[in-house]
Amino acid sequence: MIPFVKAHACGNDFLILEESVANGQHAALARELCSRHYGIGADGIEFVDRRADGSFFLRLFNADGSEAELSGNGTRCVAAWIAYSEGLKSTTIETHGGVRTCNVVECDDADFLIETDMGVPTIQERTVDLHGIGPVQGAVVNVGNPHFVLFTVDQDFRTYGHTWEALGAYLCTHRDFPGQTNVEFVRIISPTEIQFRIYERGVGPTHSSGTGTCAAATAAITLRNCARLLTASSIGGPQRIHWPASDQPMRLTGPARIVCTGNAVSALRGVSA
Ligand SMILES: N[C@@H](CCC[C@H](N)C(=O)O)C(=O)O
Repeated sequence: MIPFVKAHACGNDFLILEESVANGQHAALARELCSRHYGIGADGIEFVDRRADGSFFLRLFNADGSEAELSGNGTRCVAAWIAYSEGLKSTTIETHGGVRTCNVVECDDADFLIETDMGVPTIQERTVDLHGIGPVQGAVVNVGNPHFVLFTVDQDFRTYGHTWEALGAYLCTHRDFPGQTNVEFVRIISPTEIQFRIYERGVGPTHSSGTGTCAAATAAITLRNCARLLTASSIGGPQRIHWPASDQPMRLTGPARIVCTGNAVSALRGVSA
């Protein structure tokens, strides 16, 4: 049996497993347990490695088994679990995408509001040539993991004659992004409010993304003159961004909820607690 925790942040859902149960089978476990029909169902698994000195290292595997550098929402879910189960209100977590510090702002039983230092994002405008569509203008943003951000004025986030889901799938696996990319479609509502949709690498269309929120905000602030304190909403709800200056870390504040704990039965050999 594999003990797990399920948590979500704005509907971007994660399983949290101890690194010690994985036995090197992280990718296969992610594919098995994240399956919506044959598993527990989640966008990814956060494997928590507890080090001897009390620090944490997180490895994130997407639902398709690919490993990502980090997740903003997933890291927040893990911080919520550590606060819920161990009472720690401030947690510093290392990931392959950098160190992230999470501070609990509010909590009510299993519901948390958490602010995370998301590091300093980088942005570069980029045109991608899509076969049959033509040049698509956007920006490459790195928030510890890779994103391609496009702007749209359409209510349904359609652009270049396609739905965001279809264009997201094209762009995610385009040859210009050999390691694939997350894709955000952003609408500017006002200087302090943006809306976006996320096509996540290794997952597909989903309800929210923490790094996606940061990437969308980075593009809106840098390229559309939005305010440095803004609200970014996706299908799963709003998150708050504060980016004091371009060379300073971006801060992301959003909810996380512990959904349940349980024991999974895996068909994989050698995987158990
Ligand atoms: N939803 C996450 C991002 C998860 C990683 C992403 N799929 C990738 O492969 O980079 C978030 O909240 O940041």
